[in-house]
Amino acid sequence: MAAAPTSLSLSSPSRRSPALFRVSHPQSKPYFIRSLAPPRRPRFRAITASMSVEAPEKAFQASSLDRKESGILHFVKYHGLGNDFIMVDNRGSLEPRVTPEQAVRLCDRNFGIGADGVIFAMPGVDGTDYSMRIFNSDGSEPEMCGNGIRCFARFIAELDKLCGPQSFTIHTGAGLIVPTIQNDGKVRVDMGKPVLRASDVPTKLPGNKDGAVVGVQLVVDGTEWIVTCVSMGNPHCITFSTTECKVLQVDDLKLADIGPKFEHHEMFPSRTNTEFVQIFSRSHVKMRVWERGAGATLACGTGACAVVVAGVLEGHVDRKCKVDLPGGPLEIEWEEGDNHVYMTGPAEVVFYGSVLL
Ligand SMILES: N[C@@H](CCC[C@H](N)C(=O)O)C(=O)O
Repeated sequence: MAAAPTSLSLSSPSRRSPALFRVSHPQSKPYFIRSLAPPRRPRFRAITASMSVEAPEKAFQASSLDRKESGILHFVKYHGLGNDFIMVDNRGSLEPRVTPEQAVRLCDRNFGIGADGVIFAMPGVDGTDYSMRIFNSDGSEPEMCGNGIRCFARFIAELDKLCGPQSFTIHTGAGLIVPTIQNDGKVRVDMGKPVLRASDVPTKLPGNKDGAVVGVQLVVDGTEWIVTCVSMGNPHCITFSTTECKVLQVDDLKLADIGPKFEHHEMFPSRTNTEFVQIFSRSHVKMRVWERGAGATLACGTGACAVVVAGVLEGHVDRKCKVDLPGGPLEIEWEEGDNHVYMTGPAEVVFYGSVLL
């Protein structure tokens, strides 16, 4: 069903307290959103959800908010090609403000805000500008998130009121990651070096090429898949073909059936993300992803990077390649000189909000 147009009715917020608005959605309880932006710069142009925004009701007094303030989480929902995240300003502490159990509830698409994960913007460590942590929608904590780090860069720029091109050093579970906001608003990310040694991915599949698992057979659900395993900080299993089918037709896959069987396969001791890839040319592929801890998502940044690395190792694609995902394309480049993978793509605000934890 097409989204109903967002209607805005905003009163002038006072200078002392941030703007607070009641959000009604036909299928959920009302909740309140507030602008994190300066009062004179409303950010609601970016609201795309099917909901209406009304001026605060008289019945809702600031004092009632204050009493509950300790249990309120302010957030900004972002997405990168439809891979969506609840972004939390956690710059005051290295302890996440949300528990994994709360993250599961917040990510629920029926009973919560709805997202693929919750991302925390934290103080930097070891000389970095910031640290990023993330909980998947099942409450597990991955090492890295490619779409998430593009959202992270835009979120930080918003919090710090930075305009124009910006670069940040971010400490993640996958080490140092450097996103750069470009003039066009897209974010180019230095995703670092891919990890290929089987035991480091990790996978129990035996390495067949300098310790890496490249184009080996893996039986899943009775089919012999040809897989390559790559870690971009988090584990990925990439498949372009089966022994029966040389070029996958990814639209035909029953992702919800086959995805979990890869994710929980005994060959992946830390579970795995899985990318199913259809090759169009040496510089253009299309993928669908089943994410560890989040299921089928519209995009996966680390996955797209892993796909290009795997495609180069298997000899299917060049080092610079466009990857189409259900939510849109990402530009990926695996540079020969520094062995780093670079990812370029968008990151957008969806809405601002507050919830009771
Ligand atoms: N969507 C992300 C990856 C998020 C983490 C993943 N689910 C995992 O558990 O490794 C991306 O854009 O990279």
